[in-house]
Amino acid sequence: MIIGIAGGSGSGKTTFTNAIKEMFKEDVLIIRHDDYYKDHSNLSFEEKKHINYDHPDALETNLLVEHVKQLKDGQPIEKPLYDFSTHDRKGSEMIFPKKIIILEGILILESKALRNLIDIKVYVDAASDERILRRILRDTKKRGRTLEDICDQYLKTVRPMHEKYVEPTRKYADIIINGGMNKMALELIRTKIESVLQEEV
Ligand SMILES: Nc1ncnc2c1ncn2[C@@H]1O[C@H](COP(=O)(O)OP(=O)(O)O)[C@@H](O)[C@H]1O
Ligand SMILES: O=c1ccn([C@@H]2O[C@H](COP(=O)(O)O)[C@@H](O)[C@H]2O)c(=O)[nH]1
Repeated sequence: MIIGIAGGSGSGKTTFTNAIKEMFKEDVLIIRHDDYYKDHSNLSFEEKKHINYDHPDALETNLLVEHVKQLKDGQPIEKPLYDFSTHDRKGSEMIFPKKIIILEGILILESKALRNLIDIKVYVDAASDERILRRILRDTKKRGRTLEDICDQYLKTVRPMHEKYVEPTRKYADIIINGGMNKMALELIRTKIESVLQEEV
């Protein structure tokens, strides 16, 4: 079963995904769309800072679609790895299929080809002021960004692309949840995953 978890930057997608992983541990495979950002290692850091990372073209979604198909067919994939602090691809890792696969990312419901492979589509909703405040705290601590860069990027690309490409995908969601620390939503997903895992036994 493939679960897609979308929502704006800072909405709580990773928090929600990690909570599912914590429950099911090795039974669940997480694939983050972020790992499929295109490589820009030929550019300087200053040039890379100005790329629009919130446009669908910034991601190699075709490769993700192929990888999801392979995993569904029971085949392993060579998944790219991405380093946010340098905006670069950092090698790859071998990933083996699992019965429950979670795809997570701001634009995970944007591509029709990808949507067609997803069984449960979740959109994590959160107010834009909460999202930017969380992003500031996270990106200064974990992604090596300055406050000035975060504000500049938010106004130039993150907010307009959210309005144009991310927010409209909520219409495709089966479930829209209020934030990533949503215990009731977690319970619903837990029940569904448990039933799928039991089918196998
Ligand atoms: N409901 C919440 N209340 C407080 N902090 C939260 C909440 N949800 C997420 N966070 C924090 O906000 C930051 C962004 O959340 P994250 O799950 O990484 O969002 P996303 O993956 O959607 O960008 C993280 O540091 C996380 O710990
Ligand atoms: O090199 C990069 C790649 C992406 N970003 C930003 O990341 C977010 C998506 O990640 P979330 O965990 O959902 O916040 C996206 O809004 C991009 O702007 C980046 O800054 N640099």
